Amino acid sequence: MTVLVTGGAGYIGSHMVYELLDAAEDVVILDNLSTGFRWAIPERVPLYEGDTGDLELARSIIARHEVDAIIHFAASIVVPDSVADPLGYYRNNTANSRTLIEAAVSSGVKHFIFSSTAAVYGNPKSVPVSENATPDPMSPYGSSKLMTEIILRDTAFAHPLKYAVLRYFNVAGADPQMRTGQSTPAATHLIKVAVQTALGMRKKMDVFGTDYPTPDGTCIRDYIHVSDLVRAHSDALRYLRNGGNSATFNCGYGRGFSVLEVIETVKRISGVDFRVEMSARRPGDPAQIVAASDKARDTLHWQPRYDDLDTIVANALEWEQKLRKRNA
Ligand SMILES: NC(=O)c1ccc[n+]([C@@H]2O[C@H](COP(=O)([O-])OP(=O)(O)OC[C@H]3O[C@@H](n4cnc5c(N)ncnc54)[C@H](O)[C@@H]3O)[C@@H](O)[C@H]2O)c1
Ligand SMILES: O=c1ccn([C@@H]2O[C@H](COP(=O)(O)OP(=O)(O)O[C@H]3O[C@H](CO)[C@@H](O)[C@H](O)[C@H]3O)[C@@H](O)[C@H]2O)c(=O)[nH]1
Repeated sequence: MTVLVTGGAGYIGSHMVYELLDAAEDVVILDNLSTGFRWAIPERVPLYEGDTGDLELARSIIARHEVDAIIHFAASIVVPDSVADPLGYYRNNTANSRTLIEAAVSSGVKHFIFSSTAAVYGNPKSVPVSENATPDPMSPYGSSKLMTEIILRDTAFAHPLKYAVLRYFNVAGADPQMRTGQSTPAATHLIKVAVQTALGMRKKMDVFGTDYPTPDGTCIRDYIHVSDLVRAHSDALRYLRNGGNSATFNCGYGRGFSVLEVIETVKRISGVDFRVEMSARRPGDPAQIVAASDKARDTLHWQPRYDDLDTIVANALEWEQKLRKRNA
């Protein structure tokens, strides 16, 4: 039994590869290296440099490695880019996922885990938001992921494929053993940007919007440590292999932090009082989004180990320092 990880050379996918290797699973990776890195994964893991939209390639990997489960991370992930290039996002996130699902079904793969996103909820009417809330994405990125969720649901109804859809909230931090981390140079994520500013890699950073209906006026998000996130995938894999039914799970801790709280934490942990400017709202940002996470805890027996913003920031900071030395 081998697990095929698409997007395994990317930020979250590379953490998944290490998590699977730590559990003595056989792993194979399909990644086109558009945003991922060969060096992010150990050399002993087979990497097929190719596209999830290549049906024959996916089929041949599945056959050659006797793949029983696919964990599908490969995607385009920048929300504003999806607004500028919706067709590109629907191709990569929806059409290519459809092809991969076809490869899975036609090759007899029984288990499929899909990286979805809290962006499918849009601006939720109430928080914490549960999996039963009606999805209402605010961007082509969110819509492209929701469409794949629907393709999976309908396919699993017609074929012997069981899936787990995992809707990630705000993923941050790095492997506590520092084997991998978030390495995309132009990342836009808050914790990465704040850490880079603390390290002097940016002169200053902006707070996008201070007039939201939240206690300090800045947006609230549920930040989940990447190692806890990939552990939820292992739990989902075990659940599916044990005969669990197809289901959708939020992946967040159920606790929100404002942008200002995150920045204060980065300043405290780094010991650097870097420059922060109050700026206009960034289009498309929901004011507040926090996960109801009971379903993953109850059904998958998911037990987070790093539910602590200080730890997330400390790991992100340590990784950024390591990355800077590596790229120097
Ligand atoms: N980072 C977050 O906060 C976050 C939040 C919610 C959901 N997600 C989802 O998690 C998944 C992984 O995100 P990430 O942050 O690791 O991004 P990433 O850009 O670091 O990783 C994506 C990987 O997929 C590869 N890839 C992209 N398109 C491909 C294709 N067509 N064929 C083969 N490989 C392809 C890239 O080269 C890269 O290695 C994505 O599906 C994303 O939508 C991420
Ligand atoms: O320099 C910055 C960067 C971000 N923010 C704010 O920080 C918050 C978090 O932003 P960011 O880290 O970019 O994450 P989100 O926009 O919440 O989106 C992330 O989390 C979503 C799930 O909630 C995923 O779907 C997306 O892929 C992922 O980028 C938002 O209010 C931003 O406006 C700033 O104020 N300044």
